[in-house]
Parts: sequence; structure tokens; C-alpha cells
Amino acid sequence: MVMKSVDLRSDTVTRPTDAMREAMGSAEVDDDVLGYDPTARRLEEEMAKMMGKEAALFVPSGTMGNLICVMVHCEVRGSEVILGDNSHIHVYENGGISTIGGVHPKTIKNEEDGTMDLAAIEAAIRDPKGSTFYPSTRLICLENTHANCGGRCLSAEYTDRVGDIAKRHGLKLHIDGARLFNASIALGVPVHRLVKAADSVSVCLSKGLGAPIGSVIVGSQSFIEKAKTLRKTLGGGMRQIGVLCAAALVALQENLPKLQFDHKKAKLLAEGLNQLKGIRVDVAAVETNMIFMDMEDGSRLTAEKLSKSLTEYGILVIPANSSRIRMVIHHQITTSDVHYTLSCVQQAVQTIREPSRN
Ligand SMILES: Cc1ncc(COP(=O)(O)O)c(C=O)c1O
Ligand SMILES: C[C@@H](O)[C@H](N)C(=O)O
Repeated sequence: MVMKSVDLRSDTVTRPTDAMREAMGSAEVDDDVLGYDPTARRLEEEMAKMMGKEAALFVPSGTMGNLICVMVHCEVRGSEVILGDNSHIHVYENGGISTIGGVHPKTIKNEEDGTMDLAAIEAAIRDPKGSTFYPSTRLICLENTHANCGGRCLSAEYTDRVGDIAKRHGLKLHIDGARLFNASIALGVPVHRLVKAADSVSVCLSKGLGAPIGSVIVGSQSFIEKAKTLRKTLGGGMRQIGVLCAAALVALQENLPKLQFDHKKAKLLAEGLNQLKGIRVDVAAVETNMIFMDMEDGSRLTAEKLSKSLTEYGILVIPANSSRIRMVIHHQITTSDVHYTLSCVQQAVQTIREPSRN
């Protein structure tokens, strides 16, 4: 019997707030292909300033933001990018950097904390003398926070060290910062400091910030000019985008301060889940808004069975694998939703583990 609906599938599931809808309805707009949409300009200028970069560009999605950044950095045929084997760009973007961008991926193992071993990064850089046979390394990509590592944060110091490697070898550094604001709030470090070493960053407005659509990429003025042309080539040149950017401006104002509460609710949920028999959660690894709930061997639990059972209570989650469920907190999840979820998981686990008792 569904008592209420709690959508923990992702922080991409939020609905625009009334304030966002109002701003969208009254947004000042113009054709952003023929000129500049004034509201888009405002958002882009605000984001460039926050990130400490020269310029910014609104793009329809984080996937397109990453693709554009990789393609601009790797515009020479035979380019190679070093990135994590568990990175969103490598796992969830349909191989776009290769199939569309013609860029060769060189993956390195992501550590549990979302980093890549620094020595392994340096060892993966191609020797320019081998260019007869090998692709040429041109870019290193990081992801902060790291989604497939459970929303783990990369420190500014680690990012700087990767930036030093890139500079030493004449490479560029891109950060997939889909949830960069979550990292900033969790670490207590301003976003511009987290990305100081980066040549480009893609930041999602449509995740924890709760905007309905879009991402923003930032970089140098010349980089963004190339990115704008490529956005058009990829079909991302849009007209009165102020309607979308107005919602993003509201999201920055209203929801950025709320991210800290998302993290607190994630911790509360993680601690409660970890008390349940048959369930294990690495509570210390819950640094931001994501929780990985693992089913213990011999518990009779599987991610498929448990997620299906939770649906009957109105709890929506996505299995990460056969014995792991991912839960993502966002600003439209209340503390009461967290307590309801805990109670439903407890009942669902008991029903699966001890069917005879029910
Ligand atoms: C880490 C990360 N990067 C990029 C993306 C892509 O963003 P979009 O879904 O807007 O394409 C996502 C998820 O959506 C993500 O989790
Ligand atoms: C699944 C993935 O593409 C999305 N970014 C999410 O974290 O929900």
C-alpha cells in the first residue's frame, strides 16, 4: 500500500519550484544564436565569476557540456584523453567523445574515493616520440563529486597536483563538475578554489541545484568561443534560452544554500540503513548526497528484489548492481521522507529475509 512517494532515483528528478516557474514565465529573452539572450548572459556571467574563469556557456545537458569541452581541448585528430574507468564520461555518455568527438579514451582505475593514482596518470601520458604508433595525450579529466564512487569529493590539493602533471606535460585539465557545488559545500571550499587548476569545467544546474534543465561550462574566453561554435554544430544552439536560465538563476539563489541539508539527510539515512540486518552502508564514505546501500551475502536480499519491494511502498531507487542500491537525496526530500524510507526499507528487508513471518 503506497502511503507516499519518495523519489531517491537521482538528484535529476526534482520538479521546478513555483519561484522557478514564475521566473521562467517572466524571463527577459532574445535569440541567443543571432545575438545574446540577456538572461542567459546574466547566468553565464554569474557562473564565470563564481568559478573564477573568464567566460561561461549555457548548454542543454552535462553530457553535452563534457563532450564539447573534450572536443575543444582535443581538436587535433589522434588525440587521447586520460580519464577514470568509472567516470561518467566513460561509462554513461554513450562513448560520445569517441563516436562523435573522435577522441581516444585512456582509462585509469578510479580509486574508491573518486581519485586516480597520480603516478598512474603520469605513466599513462604518451611519449610524443611514439606518435607514429600512439595517439597523442592532450587532456586529463577528473570528476568532482564522483558519482559512481558514491558522491565522493576531490580535494583542491589533489586537483592542483593533477593540474601540475598536466602543465608539466603540456596537457589540459577538464573537470566534470556535475555536482561541484556539493563538493564545495561538503569540503567548505569555494568552487573557484576547487577548479583553480582546471582549463574547463562542466557544472550541472539540473542536479542538486534543482533547475529543470541545463549545465554551464566555464573556461578562457577563447575556449568558450570555440565551445559556442561547437555547441551550435552539435545542435545545442538555442533561441530564447532565458526561459531556462531564469530557473537556473533562482536555483543558484534558493537551492545552493540547501545542499548542506541534503548532505545531512543523506548521512541520517545512511546511519539508519546501516543499522538494518542484512544491509551494510559505509557511512564514512557518505560525504554528500549519495548513499550506496549494500546487501550482505547470505541475507537473501538482492538489489532487484529490494528495489521492487520498495516501489510498493512508493520509494523509488535505482540498483547500482545486483547487490547494491543507490539512493540520492535532493532538496525535495524531507527529513520525514527519510524516516519513512527507513521504516519501509526495514519492513521490505524483513519480508524478504523472513517470508514465513509475514
Ligand atoms: C557526474 C555526472 N556527469 C555528467 C552527467 C550528465 O548530465 P546530464 O544528465 O545533464 O547529461 C551526470 C548525470 O546526469 C553525472 O552524474
Ligand atoms: C545516471 C546518471 O547519468 C545521472 N547522472 C545520475 O547520476 O542520476
